[in-house]
Amino acid sequence: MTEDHAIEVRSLSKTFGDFTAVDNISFNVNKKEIFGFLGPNGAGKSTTIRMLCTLARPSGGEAKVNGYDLVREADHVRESIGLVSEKMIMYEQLTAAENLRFFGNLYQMPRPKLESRIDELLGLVNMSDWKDTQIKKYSTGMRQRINVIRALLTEPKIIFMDEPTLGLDPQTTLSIRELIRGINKNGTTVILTTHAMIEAEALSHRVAIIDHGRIVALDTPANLKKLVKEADMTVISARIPNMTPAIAGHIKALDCVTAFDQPDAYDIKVSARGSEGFDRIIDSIRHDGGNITMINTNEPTLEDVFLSITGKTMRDQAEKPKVTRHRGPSIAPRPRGR
Ligand SMILES: Nc1ncnc2c1ncn2[C@@H]1O[C@H](COP(=O)(O)OP(=O)(O)OP(=O)(O)O)[C@@H](O)[C@H]1O
Repeated sequence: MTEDHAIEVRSLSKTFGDFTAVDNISFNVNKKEIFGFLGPNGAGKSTTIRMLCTLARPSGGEAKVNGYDLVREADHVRESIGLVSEKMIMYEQLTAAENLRFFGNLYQMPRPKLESRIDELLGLVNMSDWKDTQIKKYSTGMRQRINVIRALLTEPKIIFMDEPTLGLDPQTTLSIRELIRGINKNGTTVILTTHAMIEAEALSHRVAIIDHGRIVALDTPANLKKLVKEADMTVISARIPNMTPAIAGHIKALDCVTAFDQPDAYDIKVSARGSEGFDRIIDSIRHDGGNITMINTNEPTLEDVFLSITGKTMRDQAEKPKVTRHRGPSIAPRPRGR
């Protein structure tokens, strides 16, 4: 394990019966970075986090967390990390301070240290005035702030956050993201799972895109987006008020088109390869009698990166059978066949 790495993962896998949830992944997390795991529902993000937090035993491979072997030194791993789980574990009848004391005692924190840490952390999230108020009187955002600081009680060097803003309103989401940035600025390594592209991009220094249990790309958000550009890909959005299945079908059939998404009845988003891609798509739409009321070429987003690599949108993965397809060489190593 090198000095710069907070985490080293080698060929880590997790199977449930015949099903492989995490498939032979390897990566490093640098000290003091925010490392994002981005992928659709069921991609294997939570299972990976659960293994790295010692909550699930790997089926294969190995990992070091804070220099400790995940399996042989599981107790040391546990002592050196914090976990913000999607599910908040908090006692409604207890106050914030009582909840935090309860968890601090589980870690056998000395009382004076615990009390000063509780005050410090409540101050960090601007909730000192709520210290002695029962959790049941808190808003969801306030609860999540307590949930986050609970994981910071023991001053862990690494904090894992599984979908930390899931289900929160936009304003609370922003405040939790700000909190995560602050925690990281104080020197804590943050590992974050999310299926929100914007969140991965806004927070992470590097992002691992995970699909079907495999890491299909890993780099800074800027470099990931460059992949799309360097592959001579253009991402085109268009609005066609008289959209028909034939128009869509003919665009998909163009050999320059590598991915096609139709988020609603009139709007399409197409990834095309080569300098003529844009013109050929317009020609195809016009040939089929389509009226184009808006057309843009977009700066690629992480969604486009996912689309370009897997040929699917994250939404397709999560909600419905594949409606897009991928042809031609991809911009990054293709995931191996399942
Ligand atoms: N205990 C388990 N037994 C069987 N299958 C499981 C178990 N835990 C997870 N899985 C399966 O493993 C796959 C990966 O799940 P995981 O929760 O890691 O995905 P995820 O990327 O975190 O997505 P989500 O955001 O939906 O939780 C899913 O298909 C899930 O159904």
